[in-house]
Amino acid sequence: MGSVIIENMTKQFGDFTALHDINLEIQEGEFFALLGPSGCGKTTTMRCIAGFEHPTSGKIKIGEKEVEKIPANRRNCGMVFQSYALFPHMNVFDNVAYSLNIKQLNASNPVKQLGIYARLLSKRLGRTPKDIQEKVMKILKYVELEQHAMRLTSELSGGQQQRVALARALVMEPAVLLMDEPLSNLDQKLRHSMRNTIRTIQQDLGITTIFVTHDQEEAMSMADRVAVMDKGKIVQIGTPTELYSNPLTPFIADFVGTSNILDIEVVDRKESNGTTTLKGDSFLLQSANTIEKKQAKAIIRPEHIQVLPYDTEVNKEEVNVLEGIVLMSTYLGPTVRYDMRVGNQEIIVDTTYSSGTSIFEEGRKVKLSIEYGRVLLI
Ligand SMILES: Nc1ncnc2c1ncn2[C@@H]1O[C@H](COP(=O)(O)OP(=O)(O)OP(=O)(O)O)[C@@H](O)[C@H]1O
Repeated sequence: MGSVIIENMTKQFGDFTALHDINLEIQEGEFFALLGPSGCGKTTTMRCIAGFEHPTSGKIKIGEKEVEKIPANRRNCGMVFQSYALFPHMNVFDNVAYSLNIKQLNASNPVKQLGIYARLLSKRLGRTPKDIQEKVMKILKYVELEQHAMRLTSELSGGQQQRVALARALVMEPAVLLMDEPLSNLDQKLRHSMRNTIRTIQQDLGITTIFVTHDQEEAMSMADRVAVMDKGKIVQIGTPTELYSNPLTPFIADFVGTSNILDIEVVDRKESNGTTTLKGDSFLLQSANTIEKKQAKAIIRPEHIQVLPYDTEVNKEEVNVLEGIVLMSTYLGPTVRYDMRVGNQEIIVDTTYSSGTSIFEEGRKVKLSIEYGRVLLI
């Protein structure tokens, strides 16, 4: 029912092509993130699904239905935006009940008593007030706001307001939930707890969810699968682990997590042990990967580099050993991040920190060890 399929979708604004040949297949019940830098086309993709924009060409299917000719209000999509767009003069209950296509009766006279509003408005809908009350209160319970049903939304915190916005979208029982940067207005701590709230509710309800974000950590921690977009195109689709461990392009390696991206030349391939020898501007590396190109990029994640005291004897059978100098160390609690110089190259190294571990001070010479298998070539 709630699957979303996009085929060869292109969107032009005048001469400008905002979306180039987008293809997506989002499964029913999936939590799917559209991730990419500002202006890459995430919101436009979302707006085309919702029906607020019309693709220049291509097809969109929600469930079994092609939706081109179906107006936005009949596509059965629930929407949550960065700006909550709540009615500040209405209480929480009424904001959510309003979503059930109930028109507000008198904006200057907020009805604060639970049920009155619902009773009046249910006449229009032909539903019993109890139906509406039950429906709204059930959703408010989900988002842990039932205690605040009678409060004006203007009296709520940002996180609570965002939960009202979520409740308002969910009360419609949409086939698909579309969320566009819903957490951007919240502070760091709230964002973390809202991630969990949204993910838990999404899993409980099994609702197909498309989540737009430019924050890779948000996408990676919440989504079942992520589509990374750049300049109006989808560059890779995969699970968070697939994207992290197997980025297809340097753009993805850089955008998804932190990477050291080194320009290298392939100088030798050893069939016997399956290693490739790479030459950088001031170092040699071995990789367990192979690549056809001569000029390529070596991708090394910061946590895949081990920092050792300079006088450590290292067995070079399976690891690259490079010499480095600590430029800067940053203590981040569970980890220490080093900026290192290796020849002419600066690289980032993340090491785990536990009490008693010593931190290599700036200016110190160290050895860096990297397993061959951790040097990815693209
Ligand atoms: N109505 C419009 N008219 C003309 N150009 C538009 C219109 N809407 C979007 N665009 C352009 O299309 C491109 C994609 O915009 P979109 O809002 O989809 O990007 P985004 O990835 O959601 O960015 P952000 O993260 O900044 O919101 C941008 O270059 C934008 O300027």
